[in-house]
Parts: sequence; C-alpha cells; structure tokens
Amino acid sequence: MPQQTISIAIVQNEQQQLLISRRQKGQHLAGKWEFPGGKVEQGEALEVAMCRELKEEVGLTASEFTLFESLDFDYDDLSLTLHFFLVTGFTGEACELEGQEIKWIQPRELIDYDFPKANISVINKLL
Ligand SMILES: Nc1nc2c([nH]c(=O)n2[C@H]2C[C@H](O)[C@@H](COP(=O)(O)OP(=O)(O)OP(=O)(O)O)O2)c(=O)[nH]1
Ligand SMILES: [Mg+2]
Repeated sequence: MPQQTISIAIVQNEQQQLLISRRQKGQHLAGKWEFPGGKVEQGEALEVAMCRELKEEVGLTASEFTLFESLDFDYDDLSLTLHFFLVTGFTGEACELEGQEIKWIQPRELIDYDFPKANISVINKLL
C-alpha cells in the first residue's frame, strides 16, 4: 500500500476560530472538510512542509506554531503518517487559492462538519 507523510496546519485566529477547508472533486477523500496541508516532499522538514502547504492552499504565512499531534492512519488504499501543527500566529488573509471552500469556525462547531476518519482524535482534543 502506498505510504505518505502529511503535514497539516490547524490555524487559530484571535477570536479562537479555526480555519477549515473542503477537499475538492477528484482528490482523495473528496467532499470531506479538512485542515489545510499536504504531502511532505523528499528531504523536507515537517514544519517547512506545513508552512509551504498553508501558503499554497490559503495564502497564510505561519509565524508561531507547535506540533499538536502525530499519528499513523491507514485508509483502505493509502497508509498515512499525519503531523498536525497548531498555528497561533500568522500573517495574511485566508483565501481560497485552489478554488476550494474555506471557513473560520468555532472549535465546538467541528462536530458539525464531516472530516476524514484520521482526524477524529485531533478533533476530540480541539472541541
Ligand atoms: N490536508 C489534510 N489532509 C488530510 C487531513 N486528514 C486526512 O486524513 N488527510 C489526508 C487526505 C490526503 O490523503 C492527505 C493529504 O494530502 P493532500 O491531498 O492534501 O496533499 P497535497 O495538498 O500535497 O495535494 P496534491 O497537490 O497532491 O493534490 O491526508 C486533514 O485534516 N488535512
Ligand atoms: Mg492538500
């Protein structure tokens, strides 16, 4: 089974809202809500990958962050290692750079959105 390492940004703004984004048609887990992030490139540091994906997908530059949780998760077709960073400082305005839908929501609203199974423990920690 293919194996991938993923770095993810859980961005929190000054109103304590979190930034979520919707996976698009044609992507793995299409239609699910997620935190911005993506594949770590060969030789790339985890936090560098998180910052690059955050910039590419929603246009934010992360300035303060900590590793929040790392976990392994196997989907039917794909085996992932996911590293979730909590980003508490950033510059820029979030925008839908890849045509995806994005939203700022309160942590308690996370349960109203359909996230991938790999996110369950992280979401429980954020609620
Ligand atoms: N970004 C993100 N991916 C997640 C989350 N939860 C989860 O299971 N995933 C899975 C979905 C994907 O299989 C993988 C992330 O890869 P991706 O498709 O976002 O990768 P990428 O941004 O580099 O995309 P691409 O250019 O290759 O299309 O991790 C999450 O909260 N955020
Ligand atoms: Mg992505």
